[in-house]
Formats: sequence, structure tokens, C-alpha cells
Amino acid sequence: MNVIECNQLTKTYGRFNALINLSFTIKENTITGIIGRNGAGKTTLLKILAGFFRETKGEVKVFEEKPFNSLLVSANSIYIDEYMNYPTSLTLVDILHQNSRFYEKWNAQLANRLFDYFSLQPKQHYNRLSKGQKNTFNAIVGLSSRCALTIFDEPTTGMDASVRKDFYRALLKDYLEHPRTILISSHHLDEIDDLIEEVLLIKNGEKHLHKPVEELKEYAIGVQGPEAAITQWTAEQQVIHCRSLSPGTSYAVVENHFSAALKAEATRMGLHFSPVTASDVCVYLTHQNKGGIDDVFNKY
Ligand SMILES: Nc1ncnc2c1ncn2[C@@H]1O[C@H](COP(=O)(O)OP(=O)(O)OP(=O)(O)O)[C@@H](O)[C@H]1O
Repeated sequence: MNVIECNQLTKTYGRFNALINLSFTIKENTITGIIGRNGAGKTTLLKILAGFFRETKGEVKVFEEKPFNSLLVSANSIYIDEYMNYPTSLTLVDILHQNSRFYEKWNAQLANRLFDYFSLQPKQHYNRLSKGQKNTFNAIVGLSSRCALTIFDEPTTGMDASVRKDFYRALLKDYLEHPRTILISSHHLDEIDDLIEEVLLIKNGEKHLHKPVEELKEYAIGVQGPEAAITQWTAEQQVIHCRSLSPGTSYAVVENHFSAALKAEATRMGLHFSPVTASDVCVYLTHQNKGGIDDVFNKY
């Protein structure tokens, strides 16, 4: 069953198109990474799915309903980001209690265990926590809600490396025992590529690709060697990235669907192949054609 169905979904802010004709579906009980650069439209999409924003055009269905103003969607989904708005008078333990009243599948035991593990103090107030502590607390709320649709928008902002690792491990362990549909937005696919099953890559408001992460790991291959040989060999290929490594030596990343004969030809030409991570593929595919940061300084 599809939990999410988007068909030609468009969202405009004034005259600006933040999302353009997005069409995709997300199956029940999967973990999907929503990947894209700053301003790509990840938060806009996730807030539409959570029912916070109304779409401008196209169709969006969550649990077969339009999410905006839907009680069904709000009772069965949770949206977690770094700007959670809790009443300042409530302590952390009060907030957990209030959440337990709202979310039918809330698991208090999990909430309490994670709360202790991450050394949060019951009487603390949310607005006095550090950025990393706030996001750790938010993550606990997101996990403990066990909502059928759980949305984490950049959940690890401000968390130190070990808390990030623990959070992703906790998420995976709880998901395996209690499968649900989870969306996680991130700029860093490398951090979550062991966790997610699918990648939805957004570039400038448009869907760039939606694939199983295992396919993305095989999507491209790196090839390195003399510049002239690289230019000749890649002429017929889909090149997604190319750079000079040193004078006379180049590195190119090409889509991984060429014949064995062509691969043998490359070896004869003195070219060497290397794997390209799914994360690097996303970086190359979403690169803006503006040269590199060095070019900014070269003008002076
Ligand atoms: N309320 C708004 N009014 C006008 N433009 C907006 C508004 N919210 C977002 N935008 C614009 O829409 C685009 C997408 O923003 P969005 O926050 O969805 O991106 P994002 O992929 O989540 O970015 P980041 O990774 O930086 O959080 C951006 O260009 C942003 O400036």
C-alpha cells in the first residue's frame, strides 16, 4: 500500500516555484531519505505531507487523504524539525506526557529509556536546552510516537557525532521491531545511506531521481587517467562530473551502463575505474554549474 502519493505537486510562494510537478509514491513501512541542497524544497515538501502547508497545484494524498487540515493525517503522522514549538511553562517530562496523550501508539517505556540514556533532566525546560540537546529531545519524541508516518527534517542538526550515531541506531532498531513509514531529510546521504531503503533526490524543486539506495550505489563509476584518453573515452558517455587531478590527468564520473567491450577499451587506453559512493553521486547530480569556490577568489 502507498502511504504517500504525489502527482504533479507544485508549491509556489508568491511567484517563486519551490516545488515543481513532483510525482512520486512512497510505500508503507519504508525509510526514505529526502536529499537535496540548501533551498531544494525538502522542508516545503515535508510540511505539505505533514498537512502544515497547502499545495498550490497537483495532487497530494497521505493515507489516501489530502493532508492539509486532515485529522486522520495529523493523528497518524509526526513532523520533527529543529524548530519544535513547546509551551515554555512545560518541563521535558510534561512535554513527553502531553505527547503520550496525543499519539495513540506512543511508547512511554522507549521514551523514558532514551531520555535517561541521553542524560536529559526531567525538570528541565525545553527552551533552556542547547541546540544539540533540543534535537536529541525532538528525536526521542519522534521515535517514541511510533507514528505510522514519521517525518524527520534534518534531525541531527547540532548533535555531536556520537549522539548522531546513537540516534540512527535507535531509529533502525525500533523500526525493525515496529515498522512504519519514515522520511528523513538530509544534505548528507553518507550519514544515512546504511539506514534508508530509498532516495528521493530533489534539485531546485524538481524530482531528480527516486531510487532504491542499492541502485544508487551502482549508478555511476569513476574513471581516471590521461586527460586526452578520458576526453576520448567519455565522449559517448553520460558524464555527471569531470575534473582535472593534476596537469595531464583527469577524473570523470560516468553513468554505469556501458558495455564490457567499452570497459576493456578503457583499460587498453590506460584508464582506471573506481567505485563512486551514493552520496557522491547525489553531490555530482545536484552540483550547480558555477565552477568551484576557488573561482570566487580567482576574480581578485
Ligand atoms: N515562506 C516562504 N516564503 C517564500 N519563499 C520560501 C518560503 N519558505 C521557503 N521558501 C523558499 O523555497 C525554497 C525551498 O525552501 P525549503 O525550506 O523547502 O528548502 P530546503 O531544501 O528544506 O532547504 P535547507 O536544506 O536549506 O533547509 C527556498 O528557495 C526558500 O527560499
